[in-house]
Amino acid sequence: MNTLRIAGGQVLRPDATVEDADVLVDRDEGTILDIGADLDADADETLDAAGCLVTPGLVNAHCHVAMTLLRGYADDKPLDAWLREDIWPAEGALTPEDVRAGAELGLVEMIKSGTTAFADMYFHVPEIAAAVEEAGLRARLGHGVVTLGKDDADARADIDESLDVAREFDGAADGRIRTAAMPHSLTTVAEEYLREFVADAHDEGIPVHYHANETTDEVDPIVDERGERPLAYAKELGMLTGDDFLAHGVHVDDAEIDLLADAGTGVVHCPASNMKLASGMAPVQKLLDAGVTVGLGTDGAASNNDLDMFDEMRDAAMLGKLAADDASAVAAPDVVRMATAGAADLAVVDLDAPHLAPANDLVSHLAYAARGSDVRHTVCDGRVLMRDREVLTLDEDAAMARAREAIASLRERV
Ligand SMILES: CSC[C@H]1O[C@@H](n2cnc3c(O)ncnc32)[C@H](O)[C@@H]1O
Ligand SMILES: [Zn+2]
Repeated sequence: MNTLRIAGGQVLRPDATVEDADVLVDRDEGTILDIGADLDADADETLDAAGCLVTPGLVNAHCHVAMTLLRGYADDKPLDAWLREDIWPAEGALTPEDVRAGAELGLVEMIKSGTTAFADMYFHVPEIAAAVEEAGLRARLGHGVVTLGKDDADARADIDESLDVAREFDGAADGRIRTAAMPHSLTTVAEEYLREFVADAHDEGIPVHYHANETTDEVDPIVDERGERPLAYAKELGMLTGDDFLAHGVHVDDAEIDLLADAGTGVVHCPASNMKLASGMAPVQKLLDAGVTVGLGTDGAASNNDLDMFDEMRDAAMLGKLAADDASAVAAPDVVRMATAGAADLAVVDLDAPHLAPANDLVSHLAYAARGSDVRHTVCDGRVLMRDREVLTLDEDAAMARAREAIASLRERV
């Protein structure tokens, strides 16, 4: 058997307890064989974890990874103006090569900050899949559909592309890539298309991921035109099932929270994006209390402006308390669970830093004090993606250079 030993550190258990232990990984299967004292000194490869905390890899459950190219391109505007005035015109000029460059830069950033799995909605998905294959992470990828402003033929072509991408790439990269059908939102895809798109996806067992209830500007027109809340509309369209997951869920009322809990639909909370675009404060503690599965996402780097899930944990805890007007809401173990639940991989966090001393409570440190740059090693599917802060699967300098070139050329075109 081909094994990897992570030796001499402390290990965060799923029940949020911490113990001194080694971790032994089957490199072929990508599974954890054992956690305990003094494991197999003859392992094929050893990572030193002395003074470190071994945690599950972080899961970024809503992202647009290639938007690293647009980091700092347009800031300090609300969602609608930001998308229409700046982001969509720029995205209209992005080539497949640009998206590949942005994706590689984002993947380097993720690996460096301990993220091992992410969900992504964008276009030119084959380029993103190729970058994920090379980088070694896990991803759930989808082509985002917008029908607003398109004629019928173009709208249908966009939907067909989303379904084709979901079929073609599911199981790619040795099973590390899974897919979803991704209508952009309940307002940017017209009802007639949503109804068919979602039914076709579900008929083939493809889950659906979309933005919902992000801003009042998005919620109010649905309520005005239909006389019902957005998630009641989503339920009618068949978009609230246990396999589906939506991003944001900022402006949800109690009845909508019950709909989510009853359906088992997941919500990806994106606190940094919600604060930056002034979208609002999601009622995360209420969602948790109702039994809704809540994950964490960065959204794109243009509305965040980084892909650091440690930032996201801290933001989620802080904003969750403010939203609930309760300092005990969205506590450290809650955000660590949101960022790591279901993770199959590992991040090794170096605790030897002034901002992490003294080690009173390591779960608290993960949620409130650690930074992406504290990650020393990243392991996904049994493979070491970063060792001693050196990314092994992608060329970090080349990724930065390509992204700089891509944005310089884009600026000339737009
Ligand atoms: C059609 S591909 C995905 C699409 O989503 C845009 N986007 C980025 N961030 C957000 C957000 O917070 N809400 C809604 N849409 C967003 C991205 O720029 C792409 O155009
Ligand atoms: Zn988004």
